[in-house]
Amino acid sequence: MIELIEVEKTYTRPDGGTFQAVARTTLSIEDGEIYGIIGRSGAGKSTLVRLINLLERPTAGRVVIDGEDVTALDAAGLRRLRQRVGMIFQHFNLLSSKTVADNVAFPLKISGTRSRDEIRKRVLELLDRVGLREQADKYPNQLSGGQKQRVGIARALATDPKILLCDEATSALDPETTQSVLQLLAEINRELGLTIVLITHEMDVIRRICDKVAVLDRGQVVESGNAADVFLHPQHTTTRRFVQETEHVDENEQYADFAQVPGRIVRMTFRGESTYDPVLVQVARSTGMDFSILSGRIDRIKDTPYGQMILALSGGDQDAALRQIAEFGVIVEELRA
Ligand SMILES: Nc1ncnc2c1ncn2[C@@H]1O[C@H](COP(=O)(O)OP(=O)(O)OP(=O)(O)O)[C@@H](O)[C@H]1O
Repeated sequence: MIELIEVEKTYTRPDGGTFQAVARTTLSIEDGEIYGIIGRSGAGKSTLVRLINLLERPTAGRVVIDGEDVTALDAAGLRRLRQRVGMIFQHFNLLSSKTVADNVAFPLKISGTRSRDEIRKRVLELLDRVGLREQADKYPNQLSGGQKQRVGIARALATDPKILLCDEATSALDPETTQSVLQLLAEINRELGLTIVLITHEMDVIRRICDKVAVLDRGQVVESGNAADVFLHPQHTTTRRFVQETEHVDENEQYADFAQVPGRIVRMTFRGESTYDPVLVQVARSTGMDFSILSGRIDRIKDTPYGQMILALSGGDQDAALRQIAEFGVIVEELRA
């Protein structure tokens, strides 16, 4: 659905200096996916996502949307593109002098293809979808942050886009409201088959709803792939830091604590339905191995349950135990032999 082919973006500053915000990047996003791009402030996330709808023109490379090269579109072509690619923003960008219904109607009015009655009907449908029909005649400043973002979502969906871009869409919201907006995005993705690209600086947002993720660091994609793979087995230091933050773990502190524990230390990652199987206890019983749990977590990455724990092993036939555990599809990593 979206292909960025060797895109680059270099800004020219007023003093004539240049700054490369996005280094040569190739990304492919499939139809119907929720694709997250995570990075720190200044990593180039906004620039990268704005290259998709050509709010920023790439300095090099090509952007292909649904099979069409859109890189060199003229103004009319860009208007058509933006009807196929909706966008929502961190600070909602609503028109404060217009009602909720008029904000949602705005893209329909400028596209000029529907009658007043058709627009009214469509607006009410959209407000129903985001749970705001009762608020149709209110003004944005009478709404909460979460409601404002729902208006933003309804407005972005007005022209029936195939793609929804979300630029830090939950960053201005409290955790509970974030949750409900993410649920709404997941529902829209499921029910309308919309492809969603979201950028965030929070791994938790990725963990809740993304199928795939790309980690951006100083304009470069340093790691990308299936969200569960990247989250459970982060390779790059930047990714590892994001994961540790969301799990509230400091790897250095944790390793310092392990120094006080005797024996072999391993990390086990259970994924999918095996998460709920009593694998560990069964194997420990049959091999005479003892273990103590130093840390552990059972949770979900989107729809995949997982468990990850760090264990200290003692006694019994540990090699046989670890072999048997691995045969159940559990990934075993030795942290200290
Ligand atoms: N129009 C511009 N001219 C010059 N430099 C720019 C321009 N827009 C962005 N930059 C610079 O490009 C870099 C990447 O910016 P971008 O907004 O894409 O990052 P980001 O990851 O979205 O960060 P944030 O979350 O803080 O917005 C930053 O260093 C920024 O200062």
